[in-house]
Amino acid sequence: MGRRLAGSGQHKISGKQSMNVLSVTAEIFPLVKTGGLADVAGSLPKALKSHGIRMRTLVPGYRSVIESLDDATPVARYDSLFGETATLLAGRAAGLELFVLDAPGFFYRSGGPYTDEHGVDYPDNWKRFAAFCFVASQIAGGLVQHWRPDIIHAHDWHAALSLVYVKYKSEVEVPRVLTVHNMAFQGQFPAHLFSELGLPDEAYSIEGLEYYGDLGYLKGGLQAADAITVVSPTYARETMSPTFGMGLEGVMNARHDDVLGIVNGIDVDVWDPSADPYIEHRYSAKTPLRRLPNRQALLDLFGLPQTPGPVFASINRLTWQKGMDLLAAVVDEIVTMDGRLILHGNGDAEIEYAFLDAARRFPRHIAVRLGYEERVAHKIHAGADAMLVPSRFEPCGLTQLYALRYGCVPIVARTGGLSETIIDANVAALQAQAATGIQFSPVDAGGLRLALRRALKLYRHRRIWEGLQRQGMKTDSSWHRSAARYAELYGDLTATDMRLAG
Ligand SMILES: Nc1ncnc2c1ncn2[C@@H]1O[C@H](COP(=O)(O)OP(=O)(O)O[C@H]2O[C@H](CO)[C@@H](O)[C@H](O)[C@H]2O)[C@@H](O)[C@H]1O
Repeated sequence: MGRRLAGSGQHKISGKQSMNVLSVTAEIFPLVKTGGLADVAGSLPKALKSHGIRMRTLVPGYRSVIESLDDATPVARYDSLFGETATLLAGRAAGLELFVLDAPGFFYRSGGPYTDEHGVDYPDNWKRFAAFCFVASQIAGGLVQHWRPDIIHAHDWHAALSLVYVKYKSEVEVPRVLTVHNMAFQGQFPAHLFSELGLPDEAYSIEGLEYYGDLGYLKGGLQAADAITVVSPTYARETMSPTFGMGLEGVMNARHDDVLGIVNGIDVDVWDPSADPYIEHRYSAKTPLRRLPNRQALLDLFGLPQTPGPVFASINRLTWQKGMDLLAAVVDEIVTMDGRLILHGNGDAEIEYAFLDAARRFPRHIAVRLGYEERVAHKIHAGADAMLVPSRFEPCGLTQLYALRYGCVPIVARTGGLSETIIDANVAALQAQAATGIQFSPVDAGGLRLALRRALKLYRHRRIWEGLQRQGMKTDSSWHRSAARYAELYGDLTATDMRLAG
């Protein structure tokens, strides 16, 4: 993997000291977030600054984004962008440099970014994100005066079509990068919509958007990208297999040489237990005892008794991917060991019901808060003893990285990025004082049950458990290394481009 892109170490393009990158994403923290994509899109620009990279991000003009803009200058207007009036704004919000596509007909809606208030996909998602991607390709082509990107970097299927527009419609050569955060979401739509996209016929082919007789936005992006990054090396490999490739393993294999696994970093300023505004008792790796009052506060917040057994937590989308049905199936194990489970998240109705039912049956052991609040997530990381991440597949995973930093020991399925970011507490790793958590496999209810029992044993050996916490808190999960890899990739691509041009 990644042979053609293997780093030259050169981060500069054609003698220039800095580089402009246009990031294209449907979510960005703290303005709009349904999951980890937002966290990555929101933290990478800051991390790239020290590499001389100025990243500006194009996001859809959802209400929350428009309302957060500190200043907004119109830079282009569309009388009819796929049938809607639209204005491209340039502005700043929460320290981010943004382009915002203000198209109220597409983005000013009462539901979420992709679904209505009942969780049903908007029927015109194909058009909303095609319009968004078309504008991205125009920015890449020089639409905005005084700011032209050297690279266009698209995230996931919502932004993938921008690379297709650049490839087939733009007169300007701009290197194209696609990051895959989750292969399960592909943006698949009926083929008859192709004629509405304004792309040349050749774009509807096996090398383009055609996907099992439909349109595949992610598939098109994978084909149009000069480089594909996947959010961990393990998941990058996994996507080349039928189990994890979800129908795109053939394309991933064909693009093998251009695929690079780069593990996500986290924003260590937002996730910092020594300066976290959401927690009452701040602490660090040097003052772990100060963490204890947060545990008490958390149990009070969730109405659970202050008994000595382990406090497990899970902050998650309640879905099959995240293995949350497995956790629901083993809650009795936690009750039997006199542990407690704190659950925060939402998702599939059946899984929500299973946890609500468990909380009703075991009110002294299980507490559930449906939904998602950033403030609550921080309190849980600071107070729980262990964080459960039983994902069936996990491209990278951020929750376990936040948990490490907060001294909340991660218990994770051995898959994708989880397997490479957590060091299992086996005998050798414990002896070497390298262990940071528990991994389990097979990823099923039996495997999870055994992991809970292992956790209880370790938890009872206070010195061992505190060692895991300490080692986790010392782990560097910042963007430091991974931002350098993106910078190197951009450098390689622009250098390649210059060679071709010359
Ligand atoms: N119910 C909920 N609603 C809203 N937010 C919630 C939530 N439950 C948890 N969150 C928050 O969303 C983030 C979860 O990020 P993850 O990376 O762990 O998974 P996600 O599947 O969203 O992301 C995908 O993209 C990221 C980024 O590349 C990859 O790390 C990951 O493996 C991949 O599946 C955390 O900030 C968490 O606090």
